[in-house]
Amino acid sequence: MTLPTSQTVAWIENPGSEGKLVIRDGVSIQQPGQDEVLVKVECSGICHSDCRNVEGMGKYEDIPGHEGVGIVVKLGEGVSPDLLDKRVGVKWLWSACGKCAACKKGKVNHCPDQLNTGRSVNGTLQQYVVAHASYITLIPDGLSSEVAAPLLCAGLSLAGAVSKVTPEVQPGDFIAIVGAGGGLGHIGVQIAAQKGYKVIAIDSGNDKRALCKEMGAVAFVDHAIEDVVGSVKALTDGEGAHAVICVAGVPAAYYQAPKLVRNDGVFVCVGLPPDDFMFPMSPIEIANRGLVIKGSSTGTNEQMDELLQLALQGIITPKIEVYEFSDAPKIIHELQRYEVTGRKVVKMPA
Ligand SMILES: NC(=O)c1ccc[n+]([C@@H]2O[C@H](COP(=O)([O-])OP(=O)(O)OC[C@H]3O[C@@H](n4cnc5c(N)ncnc54)[C@H](O)[C@@H]3O)[C@@H](O)[C@H]2O)c1
Ligand SMILES: [Zn+2]
Ligand SMILES: [Zn+2]
Repeated sequence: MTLPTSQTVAWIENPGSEGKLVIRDGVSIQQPGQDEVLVKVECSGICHSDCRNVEGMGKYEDIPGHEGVGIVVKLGEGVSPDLLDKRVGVKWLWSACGKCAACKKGKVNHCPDQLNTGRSVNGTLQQYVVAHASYITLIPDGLSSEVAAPLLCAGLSLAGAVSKVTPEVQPGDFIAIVGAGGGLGHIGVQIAAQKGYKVIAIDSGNDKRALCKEMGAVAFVDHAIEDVVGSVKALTDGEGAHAVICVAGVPAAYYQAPKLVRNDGVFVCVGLPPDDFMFPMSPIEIANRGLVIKGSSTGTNEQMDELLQLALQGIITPKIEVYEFSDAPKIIHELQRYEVTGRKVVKMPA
């Protein structure tokens, strides 16, 4: 197959408070190096972390996107020929060192020397993306690319986060998910409910309420119109949830969410607030209440494979809406205003 030399991409202009995503034609296609492949992207989910790139938080590349599904069209040196023509997922974890303590335990998602798609290298909101051959994910036949896309970051991140509530919290216990109606949250509700936890979903609006209930939440609390702390306490015999997973990357959510967890419970940080925001809790309170505070970033390769199999069996069913690639800038604005229910996925131009 003869490949083109230039392509259409989504490009970040003026990253920062004036930053915006623009569709740009005629951008050159990168070539795969040693141990790398070139993937022709079919579709990509758009994650709230892509908004961080646009807003200039952290150090990012020009092209965001890290929920891409496509076909391997070219191999770099040292890559097995078996990968050619395979349908694969390109995830946030572009590569890990393979040598550190976290990597040796299989916890590649917490490798200190990892590279990230859309952060350290250009991302999946382009027609052709270069990926590391060892860190792409084979997409099982029978699972559509559009459904697989949000599993690669949103789904995997909540598979990782829900796994972090153990060993302290057990099936039958309450998990409150803050930001439950968005991309990550709604899949998290389903994963946690499938594992037997009683999920209290916290978000706002009737669409998100309906989606969280459909995903298996036992209750929904609307943070825009209800007393969140009082409602969660009332649902949990006055104690608070056994675990809280804070998915909303919003300071207001991080101020409120620790009040929802019972003493001796687990708090998992997932949502990414502005870079200068610090966890707003006194060590004295953490000590006195015996809280277990954990962090979670994406998930392991095993969790990825397990999640894809659950989706193939129809047990995990992300709610997606599919749009044209030219809609990507609009979707970024909608995410910035917290208007997206579930996940929006864009199809790349052929
Ligand atoms: N740690 C990780 O593994 C990881 C991975 C991917 C994304 N992220 C981060 O997770 C966050 C969520 O990403 P997403 O793509 O699901 O975003 P999203 O915009 O789809 O969902 C966020 C949800 O939070 C809700 N929300 C906002 N303020 C709230 C509040 N005060 N209380 C309760 N809910 C509130 C919004 O209504 C929205 O539904 C972002 O900060 C993103 O950068 C973290
Ligand atoms: Zn993401
Ligand atoms: Zn490592």
